[in-house]
Amino acid sequence: MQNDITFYQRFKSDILVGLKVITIRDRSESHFKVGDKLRVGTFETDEYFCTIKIISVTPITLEQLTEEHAKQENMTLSDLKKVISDIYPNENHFFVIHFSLL
Ligand SMILES: CC(=O)Nc1cc[nH]c(=O)n1
Repeated sequence: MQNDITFYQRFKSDILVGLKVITIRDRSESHFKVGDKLRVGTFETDEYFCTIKIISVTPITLEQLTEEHAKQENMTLSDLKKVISDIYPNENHFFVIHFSLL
């Protein structure tokens, strides 16, 4: 069966133990709806590793990211801003996708 969303392998362990409960994506991955159940795979190999349920999808800019978002990503705020800027160069409009592990 196909996966619905992928995460870099380096995030997998944090997701599986509940330390990472949000993901910040651009508009191309903002179509998920509250209650959707998504199969999750690794970006590198598309190997399935868990299923998540969408709690909320909220628009945000890079400047609006807070310490709370960083905590939900299990990172410092400066690391989070760098990670997002590295993944999405020249983009400022994002969506915070809050999820729970099923
Ligand atoms: C594959 C991929 O884009 N992964 C991302 C992007 C942003 N946040 C995140 O947690 N994972």
